[in-house]
Amino acid sequence: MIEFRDVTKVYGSNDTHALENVNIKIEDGEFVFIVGSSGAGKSTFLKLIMHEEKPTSGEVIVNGYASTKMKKRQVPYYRRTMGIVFQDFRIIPKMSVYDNVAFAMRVIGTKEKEIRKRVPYILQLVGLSQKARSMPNELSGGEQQRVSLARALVNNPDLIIADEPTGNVDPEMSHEIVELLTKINNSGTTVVMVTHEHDLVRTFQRRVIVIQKGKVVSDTPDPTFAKFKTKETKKENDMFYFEQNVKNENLTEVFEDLEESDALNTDGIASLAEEETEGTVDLNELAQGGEQ
Ligand SMILES: Nc1ncnc2c1ncn2[C@@H]1O[C@H](COP(=O)(O)OP(=O)(O)OP(=O)(O)O)[C@@H](O)[C@H]1O
Repeated sequence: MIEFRDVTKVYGSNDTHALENVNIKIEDGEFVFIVGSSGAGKSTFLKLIMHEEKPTSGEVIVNGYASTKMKKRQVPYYRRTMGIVFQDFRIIPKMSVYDNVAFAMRVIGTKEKEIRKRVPYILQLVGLSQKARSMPNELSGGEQQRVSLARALVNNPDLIIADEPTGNVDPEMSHEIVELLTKINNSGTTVVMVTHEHDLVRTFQRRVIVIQKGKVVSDTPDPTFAKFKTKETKKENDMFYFEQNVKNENLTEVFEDLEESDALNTDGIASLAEEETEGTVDLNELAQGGEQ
């Protein structure tokens, strides 16, 4: 679980209040979109989760690790529990697709035998089996982002943090990437994704947290609330205007309702695996560590 307890983040260099008094809970197995205009504080929100930045006041607790108590030497171990995907891919140009993904396993000391089993499986999962030997400069933007996603997934994280993962790919590929994230989420992995793309938020109806000027101005835990007032995207900020804003409702109650209605599908691996009778994705195996 991710919990922000009255978190304020002020960047000392320019006294910018990037986040102010944020209180948020994200339960295990959720898929959450974080939206808001440029400079609103979205990346800061993710950096606090990753422990790349520390709160100025308040506390961020992720899977039992509290920001106020975490020791520097614990941070690398803590980050291993999450897979991180960035807008600019951040793959290593001099390594092949295979080695880029294998690298994430090598740095944590995984045995080569296991790497040789796991990497082809993950490349198959993201549809890049045919590109294993390619170098990054031989790939399209969408393919590079899928390498980045494969690298984020290969160590079987509990949590995927994605900072505008579709920012540099075309709309069709954006859709495919979020679809892939949805499947990963259905196997139990929590996904927190920052996006500017209204169409994705409209299409994949999930919890939407809106941050504006450092404050959470809207939170729609039930995806059915994430309906926009207008059918068309008319203005830059139209995702701020929902038909219903449940920000002030008791979120605990909402979550209880969600659990009862099975909307938080944390136990969906078996049913998903049954659905995947064709194609390359077998999330049952992913959840079990990629044994084939
Ligand atoms: N390291 C930093 N030092 C000083 N100010 C910073 C730093 N990082 C971010 N800020 C400021 O904090 C505010 C929030 O930035 P943040 O990057 O979290 O916004 P964002 O919502 O992710 O924006 P964008 O959509 O443009 O990426 C901005 O005013 C930004 O200029």
